[in-house]
Amino acid sequence: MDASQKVLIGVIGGSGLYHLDNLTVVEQVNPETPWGHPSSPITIAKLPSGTLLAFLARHGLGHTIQPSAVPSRANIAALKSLGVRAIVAFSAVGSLREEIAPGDFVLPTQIIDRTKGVRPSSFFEGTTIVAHASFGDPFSGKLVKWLEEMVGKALSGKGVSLHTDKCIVCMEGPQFSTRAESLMYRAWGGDLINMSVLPEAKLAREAELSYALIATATDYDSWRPHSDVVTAAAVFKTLTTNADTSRHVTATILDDLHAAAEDGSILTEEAGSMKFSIMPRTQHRNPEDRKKLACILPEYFSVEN
Ligand SMILES: CSC[C@H]1O[C@H](OP(=O)(O)O)[C@H](O)[C@@H]1O
Ligand SMILES: Nc1ncnc2[nH]cnc12
Repeated sequence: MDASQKVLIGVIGGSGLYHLDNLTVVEQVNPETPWGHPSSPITIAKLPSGTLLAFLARHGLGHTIQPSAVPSRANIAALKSLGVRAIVAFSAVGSLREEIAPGDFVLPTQIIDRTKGVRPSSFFEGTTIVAHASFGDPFSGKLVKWLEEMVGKALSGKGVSLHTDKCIVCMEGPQFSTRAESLMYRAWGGDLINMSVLPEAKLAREAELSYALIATATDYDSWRPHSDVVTAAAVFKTLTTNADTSRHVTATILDDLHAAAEDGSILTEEAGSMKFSIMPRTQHRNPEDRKKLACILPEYFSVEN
């Protein structure tokens, strides 16, 4: 790989999306981070224009990793170690709203956490350094706005609707929700449900990376009184079409996204956001912990700082 070329954009593929189209593979890397190896080797590839990107399959290339066991810390740390600054993550989701039909694409702006505390969800966990990242707006506002326009354009004429400004519930799984839970999430204001956006989005924030989710609806979950509850078979029916549409979207937007990341127009919010999140008394304590955290936040934890 030409060292002058930067890999600024990372794409995380979810269920059904294990590769992208129209790419020339440059190399596959499997970096060991202080949090282990990523879910799968990361493909560094070139778009036809020569723009580089990094692609990672969240559940592994053979979909062997359960949602609760996805090594999200290693995934985010590995992408950051490659120079990635903005992540576009794809996810197959259930719809909690009639107007969001299977096959539709959605850009959520809020998350309700219904994971059960079994997923390591902070890079600071297990260290002596205490930090509290802001997460009130869990996705990168500028990146989401940018995607709203560009994904909207990419989908026009494709017969696929794009919904924006929605709230996604992240549940533990692997079983789907009960009808009662599904109704409760609607009453809470949830519009979508998946098992994967957390802790991924939290970790991207701690690593000061821009992060947005392109949610692809596969089913109506289990809230509709006169319909069958969601089954894996129902999800699989829509996964392939959604993955094809996702590949069309990435092929259409990634060059422009790289350019927007390079000129800084979508990256201004997260860079520097952890500076005042680290409790000052803990920051200088333990050299081993500092070394570990330097892998995601070199600005604050490298030896010179
Ligand atoms: C295959 S249905 C449940 C599974 O699908 C979603 O995965 P991903 O977000 O990686 O596309 C959902 O979050 C569950 O993990
Ligand atoms: N109904 C659902 N619940 C949780 N995760 C999902 N992924 C796709 N459909 C889902």
